[in-house]
Amino acid sequence: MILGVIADDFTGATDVASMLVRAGMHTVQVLGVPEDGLPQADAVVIALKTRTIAPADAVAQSLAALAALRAAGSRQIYFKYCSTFDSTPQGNIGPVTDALMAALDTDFSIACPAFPENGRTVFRGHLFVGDALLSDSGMRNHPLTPMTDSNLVRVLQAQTQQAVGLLRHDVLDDGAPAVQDRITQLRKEGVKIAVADAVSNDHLLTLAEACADLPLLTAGSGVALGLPPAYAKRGWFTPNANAADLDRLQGPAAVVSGSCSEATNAQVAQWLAAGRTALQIDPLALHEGQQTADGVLAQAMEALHQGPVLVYATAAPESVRTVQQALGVQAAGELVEHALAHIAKGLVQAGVRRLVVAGGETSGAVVQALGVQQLRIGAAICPGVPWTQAALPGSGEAVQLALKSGNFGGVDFFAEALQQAGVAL
Ligand SMILES: Nc1ncnc2c1ncn2[C@@H]1O[C@H](COP(=O)(O)OP(=O)(O)OP(=O)(O)O)[C@@H](O)[C@H]1O
Ligand SMILES: O=C(O)[C@@H](O)C(=O)CO
Repeated sequence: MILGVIADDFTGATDVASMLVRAGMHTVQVLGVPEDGLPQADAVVIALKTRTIAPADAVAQSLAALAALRAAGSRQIYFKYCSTFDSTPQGNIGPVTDALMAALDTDFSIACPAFPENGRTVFRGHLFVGDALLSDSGMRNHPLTPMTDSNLVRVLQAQTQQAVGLLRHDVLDDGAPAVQDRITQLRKEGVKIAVADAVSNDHLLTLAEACADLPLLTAGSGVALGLPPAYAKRGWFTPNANAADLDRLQGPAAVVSGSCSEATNAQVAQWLAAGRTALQIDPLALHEGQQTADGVLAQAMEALHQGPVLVYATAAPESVRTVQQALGVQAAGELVEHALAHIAKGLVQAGVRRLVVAGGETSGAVVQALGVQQLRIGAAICPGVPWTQAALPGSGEAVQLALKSGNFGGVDFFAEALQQAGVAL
């Protein structure tokens, strides 16, 4: 194994895996730390769910993942977090980085959430989402990790005792040797973690080339884009043109959506506008027993005879607020997640072999319900979202899953994903 990745959430793990596969690395994603060892691959991504849990717990889980990756011989470790640097003043980006650096006995790492293809750029240490500073983007209202400061040096410094510095864009413009010189200088100045600018894929390629020998990288998925060429240059592996190949599966297809992000709302609206079959989950009706997950599942199974069906709880912010006020934020989330996971499992039992899932929490719930342990990563549908393939427990039959982060994908994402998997619409 060349690269071992520790990802702090589920769809974020598939995002970084997709970057590696795209550049020719055979990559497998595992869900949590497997008891019976890691699979063979150029890169293994361990998907954790540590973004918003207590820092001590996030540290313990990340160190367990590190131990597994090191035992499997991984040459470099990558801590993957969100491209919007989702965290609180307590963490968990800082505490996990500190713990990984200590365990790896290294005194320097970088921090770079940039993902220019999805509009996330870092300039002079400030994170932009499209044309807006992070603090002016929708992330300022995030329920768990509101991001109200765009200065990442300041944000990260609040989470760590180690000195945080800046690796600026003009150094990146000068190429990898200049970046390495600057890192040497930063180290002399006592900087332990450098927030790295990147406003283009070229910057990411330079950064990866300059940092491919560091024991630890911390980043969004963008930096991973540059690692396979950097490893290939060092003679560590040969890019494989077939790294993204998955089987061609037959059988019905479906979409399950529990994300309420702006992007997913637009994607659901587009599916409806195209006159495609859709069934809506109403959380209040579900709570009161007027709607049941089994009832919706039966309707969905019937609809599958006509073609792909979308089952969605996706709703506009006002409607989500009403539900949350009535049921409580956590209870509402869990009610919907359980219902969607139950429906997704039922659909797969009924023969669905290509399933699109929208939302990180929703994806976690669905994959858990399916009992899937490991995902082979295939071709990207859009930046950050690949098709993946898993074996169903028991039968070992293959099923393909596309797990979409809430904010990713264009308006026609669902149809594009299904068509890419060979589904006729
Ligand atoms: N109509 C609704 N009312 C209240 N809660 C809902 C509704 N629909 C979905 N939810 C809940 O909202 C949460 C959405 O989180 P999820 O992580 O799946 O999507 P996301 O936040 O858009 O994605 P990501 O984490 O990838 O950015 C889930 O807990 C889901 O159950
Ligand atoms: O980096 C991103 O934006 C995504 O992979 C993610 O982590 C969303 O939760």
